[in-house]
Amino acid sequence: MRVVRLSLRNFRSYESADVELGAGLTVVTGRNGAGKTNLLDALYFGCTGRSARTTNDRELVRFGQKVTRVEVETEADDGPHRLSVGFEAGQPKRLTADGVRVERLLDVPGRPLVSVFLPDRLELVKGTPSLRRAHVDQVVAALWPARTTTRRGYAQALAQRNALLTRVRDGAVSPTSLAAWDRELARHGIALMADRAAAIDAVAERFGAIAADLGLDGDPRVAYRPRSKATDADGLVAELEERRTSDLERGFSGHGPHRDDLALTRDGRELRAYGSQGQQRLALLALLLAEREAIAATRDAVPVMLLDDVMSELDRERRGRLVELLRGVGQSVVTTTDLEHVPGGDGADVRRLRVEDGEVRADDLREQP
Ligand SMILES: Nc1ncnc2c1ncn2[C@@H]1O[C@H](COP(=O)(O)OP(=O)(O)OP(=O)(O)O)[C@@H](O)[C@H]1O
Repeated sequence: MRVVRLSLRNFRSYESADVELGAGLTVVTGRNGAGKTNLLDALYFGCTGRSARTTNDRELVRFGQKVTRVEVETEADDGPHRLSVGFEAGQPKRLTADGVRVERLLDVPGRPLVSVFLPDRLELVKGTPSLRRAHVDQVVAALWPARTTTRRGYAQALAQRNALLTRVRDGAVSPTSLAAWDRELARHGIALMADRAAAIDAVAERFGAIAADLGLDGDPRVAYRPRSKATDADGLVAELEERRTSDLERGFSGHGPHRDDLALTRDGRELRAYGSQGQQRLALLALLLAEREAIAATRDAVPVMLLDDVMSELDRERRGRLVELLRGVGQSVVTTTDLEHVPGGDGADVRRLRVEDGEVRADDLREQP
């Protein structure tokens, strides 16, 4: 499956654009502020129904307009498909797959997977554990779509147990009723921990190799850091029982996989706390590339990689390595202010697009003087 075309109307800085993507690497060039990131975000929006930059969809509508609309055409083994997202302030978002309305694009079978590297995404390395947990769960979903039910089951059991904790604390029900929910939470919790561990297991070795390849020294590693030490449901039940008094005082469950984290380290130290901005960027890039490789090895799907302005911060050698990695498999779209920053960017197998004056044009080097 590959993304063939992106069409947009009144999306951010664009009145309209109709863009054909390359089968492999697509390079988008343009000056600062030209609209390169907006183009990547439009592609992300068209594939997922969400922006990669904002949770406020109103920001996506071109100034002075009411409605934005993005369409993505894909080509799969069974033929062409079309996804569309329409948004108008105050209205429910209108999502369609092959012309049929859907609730969520994320649930559409065979929809393109996308992985995006934007400067804001450094928060994944630097920010709170909740961002990393959500990310690991997305990787689980991308690797094994059927396992999304595990996380949902855990979230429901957690909400039920928390509700019960406050009722027990208030004396409305007997503490003995908690035992059943401890078991339920533990059952889902152990399954969720197993999924997360398996996902990171599939990514970890690749991460080390790619990070080193991109020049991140100091034995870079990624590791799953579960809060619980339990190896089975009985063990997790025992841990929950130990903490029951403090849980009752607080009125919520303080222990379990909803407190897990993911550790990105160099020489055993967390990049979150000790890494330079450059090291954090390389680690994030390596993580996304490692996940992409793991997904490609597990499923018949390679996420489309969207990389915003990643080249300017790499030296020539690392740029070369990154381009090699990107050219290896699947589709990727890279933005840059300068085509010179993409080694091999002038190659015949690279699709070049230029953003200028609010428009996107195919950048055919042969036509240039
Ligand atoms: N809703 C909107 N309507 C119209 N223009 C918008 C909207 N949102 C953002 N813009 C404009 O989009 C431009 C920024 O585009 P974008 O971030 O894609 O640039 P870029 O090419 O990635 O730049 P850089 O190289 O500096 O990262 C700004 O000029 C901004 O005013």
